[in-house]
Amino acid sequence: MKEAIKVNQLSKAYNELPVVKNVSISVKKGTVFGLLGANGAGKTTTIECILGTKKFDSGTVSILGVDPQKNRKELFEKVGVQFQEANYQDRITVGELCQVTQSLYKKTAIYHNLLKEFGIFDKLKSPVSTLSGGERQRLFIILALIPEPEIVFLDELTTGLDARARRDVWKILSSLKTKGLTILLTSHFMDEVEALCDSICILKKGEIVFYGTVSEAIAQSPCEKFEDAYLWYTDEEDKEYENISNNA
Ligand SMILES: Nc1ncnc2c1ncn2[C@@H]1O[C@H](COP(=O)(O)OP(=O)(O)OP(=O)(O)O)[C@@H](O)[C@H]1O
Repeated sequence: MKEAIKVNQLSKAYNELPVVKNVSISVKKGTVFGLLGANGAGKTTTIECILGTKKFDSGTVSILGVDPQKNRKELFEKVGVQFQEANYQDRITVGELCQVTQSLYKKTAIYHNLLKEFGIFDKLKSPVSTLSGGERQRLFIILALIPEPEIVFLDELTTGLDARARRDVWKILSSLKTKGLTILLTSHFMDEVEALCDSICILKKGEIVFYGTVSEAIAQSPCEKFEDAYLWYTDEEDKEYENISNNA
């Protein structure tokens, strides 16, 4: 199986403070890769460096065999990105925003179908600014999928979605994966990671503390459940105990 994303020894500092340290990852085509870690662990910075939207200090990155900083145009049609905050006109409607996005690409998905699949077709004529947080989140996933990308980057995939919507998103992504889509996602929900990810990497203060599959993460920890193992790797559990005892 070929590699869709290859990152080698990536490092990045802000004002000389390192936030991504020698991160190496490899994502095979048609698989789902989860980049995990606590708030501030360096996930978004890593994604921005991979996409070439942020300069990094050292290391190499290739997406579909090319350097994203040098071949931005070539990758534009093949890579979808879910933005947390998108810039759009105040009064623009859902349908108009989808249309504008569609006009940027040569080959596109039928956005009416995506809006239906994601359960927000009834919002077609609503201004984006009136959508609820979860509806907007779904719209941003749709915008990332409009170019029918080969790879999609989804940062905080289902943050703000209710339980039903989360399950629906998982189902849609799983079916896109079977059609060959490669997905790199970040998530704070370990049930989601278990349901979707073929492999994962856990970052702690910018460093990889675990790399492998969910089952390997459990096996290499003293825990039985993945969420406990994740907390064990990131030491969040210790902090939680500290807080509980401090509050006692
Ligand atoms: N532009 C910036 N200038 C300075 N420091 C920054 C900048 N952007 C991010 N940081 C810092 O870099 C670290 C990593 O941030 P990043 O956003 O990559 O983390 P994250 O893992 O995506 O977190 P979260 O789960 O909260 O989204 C944090 O300590 C953050 O405060």
